[in-house]
Amino acid sequence: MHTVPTLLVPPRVKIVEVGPRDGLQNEPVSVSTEDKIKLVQKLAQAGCRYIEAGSFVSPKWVPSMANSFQTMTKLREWKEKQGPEYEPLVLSCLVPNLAGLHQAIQVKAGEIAVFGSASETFSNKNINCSIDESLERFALVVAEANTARIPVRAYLSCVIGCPYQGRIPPLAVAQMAEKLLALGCHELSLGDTIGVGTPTTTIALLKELQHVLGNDVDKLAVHFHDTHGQALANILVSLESGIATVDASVAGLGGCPYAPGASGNVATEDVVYMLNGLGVETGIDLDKLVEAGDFICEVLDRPSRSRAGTAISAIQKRKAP
Ligand SMILES: CC(C)(COP(=O)([O-])OP(=O)([O-])OC[C@H]1O[C@@H](n2cnc3c(N)ncnc32)[C@H](O)[C@@H]1OP(=O)([O-])[O-])[C@@H](O)C(=O)NCCC(=O)NCCSC(=O)C[C@@](C)(O)CC(=O)[O-]
Repeated sequence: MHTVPTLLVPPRVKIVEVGPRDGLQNEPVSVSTEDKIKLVQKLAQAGCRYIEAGSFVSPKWVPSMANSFQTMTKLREWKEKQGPEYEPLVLSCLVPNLAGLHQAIQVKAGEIAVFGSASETFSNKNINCSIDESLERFALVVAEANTARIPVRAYLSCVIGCPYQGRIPPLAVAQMAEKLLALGCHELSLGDTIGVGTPTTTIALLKELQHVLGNDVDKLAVHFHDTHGQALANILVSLESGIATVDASVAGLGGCPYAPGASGNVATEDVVYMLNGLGVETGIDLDKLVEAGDFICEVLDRPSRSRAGTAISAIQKRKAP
């Protein structure tokens, strides 16, 4: 018999809650500004301190994000009225170009995220330009965001597989990651956009990234979709490889409109449940997080995709007077 291994994971993990953006961008039901605001407030009350709350993309491309300007404006006004407990709350939004950045500056976004791809075809389908053109656009966005003192996160999609091109070699991903970080992004989130990764392919990717990025590997975050039920396993091996930032979406909402077959992101409730079990600090109150998940599922009129969320919600309902 093998020796039972001791899991070596970071003592604290930063959770980036992407439900209000990645979660809602692909929903057939359009969610009102008021309900998006309520969702973000509930997530913040549960202790989430990094929340992606909108997307300044073309409303013709992603109609469900068309109310991001109002949502972000009202949320900033709400945040300013809260006490010091909410000062660390970062409300971020997705930005593909300078037109998006200018909206982010107007709403005083706490952070923006540019989003590129390791797959040429996905880049064209998602943002209508080649990888090289996207890097030229992002360079302008990052430079102007730096002048406006807005921190920039970067996403890199299709890091394991692409819905159009199939398997993406780890070296191609690492080279693109290097280019995105060289622009001045403080964090780089690795997107398994269609959820095809397994622990083996995840470890192979992270090894290549460690080799190419050196110390910059500390800037990496992981963003797994749970299409094949591998997201938690992939997160666990990522934590063991030293990753300490994990993206997740409340109730497992999500999917990219330009990635056919992609299902929801890993559910935040499931990630927090696992991290609690590992003794890893997240600052998130799981019971309150489950309430936020129940709220948005009621709005969308569909069940939660979170296993932990569904189980905890049932216990909460049994205990309710
Ligand atoms: C990038 C573009 C705009 C290029 O789209 P385009 O058609 O090439 O852009 P354009 O510059 O020719 O402009 C076309 C129209 O869009 C407008 N426009 C132009 N820019 C903006 C803007 N920022 N905000 C609002 N409007 C904008 C512009 O004003 C114009 O309006 P018109 O004159 O026709 O009325 C388009 O392709 C787009 O919006 N794509 C976004 C698609 C998207 O949001 N996909 C989902 C993101 S999720 C993801 O990528 C994966 C991730 C991050 O979750 C991680 C993972 O899981 O892998």
